[in-house]
Amino acid sequence: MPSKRDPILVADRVHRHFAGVTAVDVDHVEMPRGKITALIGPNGAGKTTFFNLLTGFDKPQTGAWSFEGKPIAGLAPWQVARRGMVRTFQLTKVLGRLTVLENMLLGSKNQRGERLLPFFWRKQERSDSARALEILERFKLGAKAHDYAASLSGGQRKLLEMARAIMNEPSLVMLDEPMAGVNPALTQSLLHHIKDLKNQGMTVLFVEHDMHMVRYVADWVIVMAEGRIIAEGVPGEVLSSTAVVDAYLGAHHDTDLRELVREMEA
Ligand SMILES: Nc1ncnc2c1ncn2[C@@H]1O[C@H](COP(=O)(O)OP(=O)(O)OP(=O)(O)O)[C@@H](O)[C@H]1O
Repeated sequence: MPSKRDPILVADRVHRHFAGVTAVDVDHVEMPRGKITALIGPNGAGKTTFFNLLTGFDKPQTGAWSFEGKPIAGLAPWQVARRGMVRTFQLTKVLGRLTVLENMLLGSKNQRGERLLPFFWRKQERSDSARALEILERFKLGAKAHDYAASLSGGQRKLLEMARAIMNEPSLVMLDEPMAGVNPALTQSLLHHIKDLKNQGMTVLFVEHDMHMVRYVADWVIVMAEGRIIAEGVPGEVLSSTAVVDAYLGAHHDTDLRELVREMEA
């Protein structure tokens, strides 16, 4: 796979199997800095497992990877997050019994108040709250700051998770199926926020099945099938490549890829 000029993340020989099933078998991959990269592939291709491995939520049998030039394999998820690489989940991990604002504050790296003197702690808390409210406004969730997160719609929870992910000013944001379960009314807003992350200087890596969204928002596409990376490139080329279409259709995946290719050819 091609080298990038200044990749933010580089992974080598990452292998994860579960009881004889190979989930991830990535020989080498580099994530371009400052771009929006889509990680696509049929169901069971290993995308979520790869996310879990890179962010410390799972451990591979072999593999090494570095973020911002420093090795991070073996670090716990919170250590990975503290270095500036954060992720969201396919099923959101928003806590329904906490308010929207409290959920935001959980995403703050300053959640070590007990180690600080009360005065500094309160000051810190105030500045965290101010930042959280400012981000919530941006995500149009400001009016909901004091509501329980359980009262949010599925799409609003996705927005909240994304908002929480950027509390610590990460340099890489990894989104696992940001569009899944989001009603059409919120789709545009989510797309806008993803593009906005890039405009603010962050690198974005996202897993997505909606190929229209991939084509619309991604600068670069990486394709996984059966644990391996089988193609990468700009969306227009990758999405119409025979190998990619075959990987999807061969997996009998219910995809809109064929329709998209037809549209692109028209
Ligand atoms: N904890 C686990 N135990 C056993 N097998 C697993 C586990 N996690 C993943 N797998 C298997 O690893 C393979 C890759 O799964 P993974 O969920 O990473 O794929 P995916 O590309 O994210 O799929 P989807 O698009 O459907 O979310 C699948 O065969 C899956 O059944």
